[in-house]
Amino acid sequence: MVSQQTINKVKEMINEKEVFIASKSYCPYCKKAKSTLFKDYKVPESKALVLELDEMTDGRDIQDALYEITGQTSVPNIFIDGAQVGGNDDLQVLNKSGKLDQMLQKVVN
Ligand SMILES: N[C@@H](CCC(=O)N[C@@H](CS)C(=O)NCC(=O)O)C(=O)O
Repeated sequence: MVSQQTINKVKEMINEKEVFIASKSYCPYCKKAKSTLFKDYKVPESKALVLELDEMTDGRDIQDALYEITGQTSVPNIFIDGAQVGGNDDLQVLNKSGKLDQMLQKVVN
């Protein structure tokens, strides 16, 4: 069971920058999501916090906290302006509909 302290820490990290991504370095869905945000939309790296959970000693705790916060177990777990977008599937739906462009306007300009 993940501690309330960890949940609070993860909530703070989610709100730290405009974009938050809980990722795993080997995950193809994470790679696609990062490519969409950083290559296609050119989100500045300074405006994003990306955690590669598989490379962090407390990665498991962070993933458990994200489950408590969002109900989502998988990575990527993506947030824009503190609001959960979901996984890569959800990101690509927003991308195709043009909504992602709107959501990222103030982040990239
Ligand atoms: N439909 C999801 C698929 C994500 C997914 O399957 N991610 C894998 C890693 S590649 C995962 O989270 N596996 C469980 C885990 O790593 O704990 C998406 O588009 O984001």
